[in-house]
Amino acid sequence: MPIVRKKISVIGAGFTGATTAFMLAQKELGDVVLVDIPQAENPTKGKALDMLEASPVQGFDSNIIGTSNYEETANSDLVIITAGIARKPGMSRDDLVNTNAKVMRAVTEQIVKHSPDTTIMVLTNPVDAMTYEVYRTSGFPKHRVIGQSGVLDTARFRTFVAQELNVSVEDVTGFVLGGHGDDMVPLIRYSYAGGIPLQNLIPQDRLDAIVARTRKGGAEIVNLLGNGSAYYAPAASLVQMAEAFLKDKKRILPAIAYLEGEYGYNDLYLGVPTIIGGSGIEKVIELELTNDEKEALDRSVDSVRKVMQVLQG
Ligand SMILES: NC(=O)C1=CN([C@@H]2O[C@H](COP(=O)(O)OP(=O)(O)OC[C@H]3O[C@@H](n4cnc5c(N)ncnc54)[C@H](O)[C@@H]3O)[C@@H](O)[C@H]2O)C=CC1
Ligand SMILES: O=C([O-])CC(=O)C(=O)O
Repeated sequence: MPIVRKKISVIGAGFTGATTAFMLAQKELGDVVLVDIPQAENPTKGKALDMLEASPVQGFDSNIIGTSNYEETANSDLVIITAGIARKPGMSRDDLVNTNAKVMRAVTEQIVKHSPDTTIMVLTNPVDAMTYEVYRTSGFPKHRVIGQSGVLDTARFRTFVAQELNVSVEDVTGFVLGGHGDDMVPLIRYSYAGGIPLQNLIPQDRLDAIVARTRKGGAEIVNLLGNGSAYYAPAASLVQMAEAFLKDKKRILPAIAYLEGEYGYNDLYLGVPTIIGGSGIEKVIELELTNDEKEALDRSVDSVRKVMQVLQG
């Protein structure tokens, strides 16, 4: 059988979309189609061409094109949605809900029309509610619509822990449950450095400070950038999830998954530990939680449901 390259479409060619496209190509995960609105067609083509012209130097053979025409995305193996608006200092992610829900509906209709068998990963905020919106609009089975939050939130947590201990980030594992907001639930009990529980290595007050900084990790970058939100770490997080799917790696990664009874919640997209492989979300891993942890998760779920009510009401 001839080897066929994977085709990955990235919708939204802004900061996160363009960075994701470049990282996907650098890792040769497939050929990339970068899509934005017709008014941004030339800059989108320009970004794609600029990335392609880096390929001889960087040594990758992925093709990258820019377009506003969804016909170019036909039969994508994976579609990543980063389209919409980002927050500015003083805004919460939830302030984006109405504008971005309209964008989700518009782009999802086009994606489904041209790639009815694809899998969709969603980055656009507020991401738990936006992933639900894409699921509802697409009519796809739940395992083929996945949201990104936990890889990024965990990456921030791992960065801060590694700085605190002055050890390699590679040796630190973390665990963040819940919605992608200030109520997210970093689970210290399931977090380690070199296999050693963090509670044995870091005093509780320092751990509390790391958890607090992780919860506000997005806002910390928003306030520093001044005119947008984070994009390098979010793109890297999407690419890790994309790789797990495209290579059927069956990685255990936190992801926003559709829940039907898991953790006691129904009809909800929420950040939970999952197995991501060639079918998309292949399993939601359920953990025993302490009463305090479950209460924290309930609070996070309340916040996600409030945003969803804005859309449904
Ligand atoms: N879930 C997460 O962990 C993260 C989520 N985000 C979210 O990702 C989204 C994108 O962020 P950035 O790339 O920084 O924003 P950006 O403003 O740089 O790029 C967004 C792009 O979407 C395009 N767009 C708008 N409507 C469109 C449509 N109907 N079809 C195609 N393209 C359309 C815009 O023209 C723009 O180029 C934001 O909502 C942001 O909050 C960002 C970082 C992390
Ligand atoms: O904070 C934002 O608006 C973007 C985002 O979700 C993050 O960086 O975690």
